[in-house]
Amino acid sequence: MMAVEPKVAILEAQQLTMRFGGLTAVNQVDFVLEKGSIASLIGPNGAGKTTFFNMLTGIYSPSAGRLWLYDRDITGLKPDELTKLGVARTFQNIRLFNNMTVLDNVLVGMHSKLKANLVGTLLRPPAVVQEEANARKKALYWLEYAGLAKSRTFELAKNLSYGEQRRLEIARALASEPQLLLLDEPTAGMNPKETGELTAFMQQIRSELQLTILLIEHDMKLVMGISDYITVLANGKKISEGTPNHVRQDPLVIEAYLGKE
Ligand SMILES: Nc1ncnc2c1ncn2[C@@H]1O[C@H](COP(=O)(O)OP(=O)(O)OP(=O)(O)O)[C@@H](O)[C@H]1O
Repeated sequence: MMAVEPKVAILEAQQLTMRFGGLTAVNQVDFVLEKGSIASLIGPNGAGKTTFFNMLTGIYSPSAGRLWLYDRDITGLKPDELTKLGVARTFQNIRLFNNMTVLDNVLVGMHSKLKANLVGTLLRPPAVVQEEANARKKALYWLEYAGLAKSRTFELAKNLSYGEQRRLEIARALASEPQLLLLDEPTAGMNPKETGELTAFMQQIRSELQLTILLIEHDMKLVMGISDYITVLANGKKISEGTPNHVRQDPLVIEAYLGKE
């Protein structure tokens, strides 16, 4: 008989809330993300998806509610603290250092894991030189892993195609050796071929790296095809969750997308 793996929650939100003045962008959302899953967050424009991501990654400190990474309370931690704990993300509007090389963009993303401090960086004792060499080797590894051609290593980020920039963002996130990867609209602006390749890549990294992936995505075909679990937000509230089949047929979801007749 096959052993059944017990389900483990890697991330949990309890009554998570974000207010901006009088507007409640995310309203008392309970959320559980199963370790090893690919899950999606969907909902109409302005539903609160990016705000939810911004709380998970420490960009915003929640107005109310709590966040847990395994059994550790991570509510209100800063982005670099969360990176160290294994949470990495990409952004809806690609955030690369345009005038830095491809390689340097990845190295910058790794700095929170490096031990060398400013003095060490200036005096460059052998241990620091060794650490830098290791970091560079790792960065090159992740660039290749994410499918960026070797010939692009010293190109400026701004000279990459859109699809390559998305891959560079993912390489940078992977170089921080995350357990949880949050992707905010990773296929926005991609053509169908690039979207198909990225979908396959997400499945590959989940199985090879034992990553858990949470997506915000508007491409419903992709979402329905790749997700183990989907959470639907509308006007800041969770209105539905479950398997793609469940969510697809939920009248509340259909109404939120199509509007009341
Ligand atoms: N920093 C902010 N200050 C004030 N209001 C904000 C801020 N960030 C988001 N909002 C508002 O919160 C609501 C949710 O926005 P959010 O960007 O999270 O939605 P979304 O679901 O990601 O939308 P989209 O699919 O269009 O990206 C919107 O009404 C937005 O205008």
